[in-house]
Amino acid sequence: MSEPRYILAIDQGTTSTRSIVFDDQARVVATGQAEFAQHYPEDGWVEHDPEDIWRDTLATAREAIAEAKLAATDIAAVGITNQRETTLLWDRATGEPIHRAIVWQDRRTADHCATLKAAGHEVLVRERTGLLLDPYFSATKLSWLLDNVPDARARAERGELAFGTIDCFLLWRMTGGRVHATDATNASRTMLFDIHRQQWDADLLVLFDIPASVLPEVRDSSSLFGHCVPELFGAPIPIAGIAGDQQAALIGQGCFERGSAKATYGTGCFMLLNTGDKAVRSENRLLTTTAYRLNGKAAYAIEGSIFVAGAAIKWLRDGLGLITHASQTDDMATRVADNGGVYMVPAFVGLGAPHWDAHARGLITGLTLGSSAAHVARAALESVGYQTADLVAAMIEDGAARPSALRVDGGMSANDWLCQFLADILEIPVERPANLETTALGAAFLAGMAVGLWDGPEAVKALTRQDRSFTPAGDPQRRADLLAGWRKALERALA
Ligand SMILES: Nc1ncnc2c1ncn2[C@@H]1O[C@H](COP(=O)(O)OP(=O)(O)O)[C@@H](O)[C@H]1O
Ligand SMILES: O=P(O)(O)OC[C@H](O)CO
Repeated sequence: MSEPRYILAIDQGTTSTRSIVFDDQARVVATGQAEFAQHYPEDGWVEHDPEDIWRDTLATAREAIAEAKLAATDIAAVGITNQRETTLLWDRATGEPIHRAIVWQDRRTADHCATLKAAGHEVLVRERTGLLLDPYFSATKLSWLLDNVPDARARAERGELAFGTIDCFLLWRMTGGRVHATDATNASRTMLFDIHRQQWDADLLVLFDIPASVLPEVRDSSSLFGHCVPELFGAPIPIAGIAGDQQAALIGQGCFERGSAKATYGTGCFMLLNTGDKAVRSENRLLTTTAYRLNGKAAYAIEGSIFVAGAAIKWLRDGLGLITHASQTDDMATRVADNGGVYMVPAFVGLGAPHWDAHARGLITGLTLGSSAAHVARAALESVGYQTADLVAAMIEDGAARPSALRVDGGMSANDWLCQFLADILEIPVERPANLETTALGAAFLAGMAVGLWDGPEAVKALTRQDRSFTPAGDPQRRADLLAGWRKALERALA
């Protein structure tokens, strides 16, 4: 029998679950996808039903294997990538979660965070975890579960409960409750993990009142985590790669060198810049995080997020009725010679990094009777470029190396005009891969490296293919003028 040469990647995201089978040349062979329900039990609360997630994981994985016309024995390994920070607590004996998952977007612990911040604890959190003391991360969500689900704390103290992010829960279920582990990238987003020493932090466990008994073991992102119980797919396929979705995209884009960077443009944008073995500390409220951990060695990244990227284009369509399809913005932006002095600051939900202004609100400035729908569309696309430029400037100010190129992915990266504008405004080449499924590909790379399908980072990097590279053009004065115009508009939007 020949060696299995395919990898199954599971990408469990915030709104959908995808399973993709890749061949040994990193080509997509088959895909299964399912969207699942979002629960908003109260204002600012967001929950997922873990049984939906488990059901869709199995169904999409089986669908992808069947569509690829493969047997489980053809799959060399499974890789898992996931929405990060989302928090679960389950019963070790039954595998039943004691509550729905609290999603990363959930703000119910804002007061808890504010209290800890007021007491001066943010310094410790920043130093150990590289994060901000914010409800975004798992720690206060976990302590909420312990304090609000009847009996939870007592049961946790007795060692009956297990905590995990989505990767960890899926691993537990796939191994039939045999393995309680996560990888270093996911652990880095819990606000309980010391990213420098790469271990759970005793002081933070005290600060957030978390019993150590609930914690999973933390392993390298590319390593043998366990085997699927054979009943799931028909063979005990090894689970050999795990990473949070933004880190997985970094890996899927082949960003293994210091100074390499990726930005994913979907609803919002997550940008990660690889800083190598140096954990760069941000003075601009960017996040420092583990990019991946291979052979016991952690690589770090500095991360910035923009809340509104593609959502601005969606608003042109659904809010203004200016377009019927997002891709029309490409032609509209091309049609006008310049932005005609029109700027959009898409602060619909405040502004993220590096401005961090929750009360900022959106605006369009510079309108004249000569302004057209095309100018507004162009201003929306340009705003994504300016926000990215602000992130890159903050990263460099923090001492990170200037990115050698920006690798883009996500739905919005299909827009050629935007990619060229990004190259011009950042003054760095923008590269778009042929396969935009970089997140799943990153999980596949991690799994494939662990089982010897691929030799290591150099080998997987050689498998990434570019669709197009956008070279910076345009004159420096024009760029300076555009950035000055953006800054003026930005100042008006800040609260
Ligand atoms: N050609 C395009 N030009 C501009 N924006 C686009 C284009 N195609 C998609 N988008 C935007 O990208 C977003 C969808 O990207 P996707 O990666 O699927 O997002 P998410 O994973 O966050 O749901 C939408 O907000 C849409 O408006
Ligand atoms: O599931 P996504 O793609 O929205 O990503 C969510 C991020 O991991 C949150 O930190």
